[in-house]
Amino acid sequence: MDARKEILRRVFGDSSDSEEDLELGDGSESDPTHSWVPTKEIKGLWLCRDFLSPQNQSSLLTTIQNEGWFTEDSHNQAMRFGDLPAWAAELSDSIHKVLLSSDFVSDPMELRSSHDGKDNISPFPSDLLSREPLFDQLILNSYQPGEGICAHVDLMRFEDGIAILSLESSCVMHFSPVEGTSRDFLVDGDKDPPTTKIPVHLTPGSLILMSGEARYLWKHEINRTPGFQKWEGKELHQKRRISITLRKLCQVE
Ligand SMILES: O=C(O)CCC(=O)C(=O)O
Ligand SMILES: [Fe+2]
Repeated sequence: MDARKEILRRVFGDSSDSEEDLELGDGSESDPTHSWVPTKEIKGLWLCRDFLSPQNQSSLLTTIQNEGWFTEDSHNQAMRFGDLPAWAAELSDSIHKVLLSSDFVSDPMELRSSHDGKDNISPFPSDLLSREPLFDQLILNSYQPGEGICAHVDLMRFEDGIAILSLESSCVMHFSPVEGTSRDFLVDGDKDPPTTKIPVHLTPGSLILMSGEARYLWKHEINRTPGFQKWEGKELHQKRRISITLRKLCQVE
């Protein structure tokens, strides 16, 4: 078995000697196992709760562990640019395939016309889906209980279209409009702007996709200070959380 297949086997399980066998689907037909939910308040933010099965999550975690990146609690971030490790390239391919095989873009012909009005109902606009590669930058973050990330918009050196996979611990990510943008219409005269935060529950194995307004006009943050991680009225139990963010670097002219 060659090295790439061996890595795929480790990440996606024993039955995955060939790409056709990946549980994530081969992109050739509509895939009913992945359901994509748009966030009603935020255009361009989509959530797929069941992107990786529990088995695939633990295989992926083992692979990450084998990279030796988070062997100590003080190690909390790893980045790769350009050539991604084989398992990350495979994850990127899987996202691509799942998106192509979803009902939103079941006909690849639709991908060629980017301004056909269908972009609103697809988790990723067609112009992003046709770029090669879909992602070429990887960042892994490891958060101990209580640790999170401050409100930010991802740097402009990255193109539109960002994917974040969550592993190990559930969390609530909050989105707030960037001040001074057209998003301000969300804030009526009675409310203070900072209170407009949209919570999104990220469970292990879930994937979010951000594009357009969600990527440029909304900040995202994770505040894991006790008291801030509430979902449906209950404080979430915190463990270590690992996230995998995939992005595409802007081309330098
Ligand atoms: O850990 C996460 O889910 C978010 C990471 C993030 O927003 C970033 O690295 O820019
Ligand atoms: Fe971010």
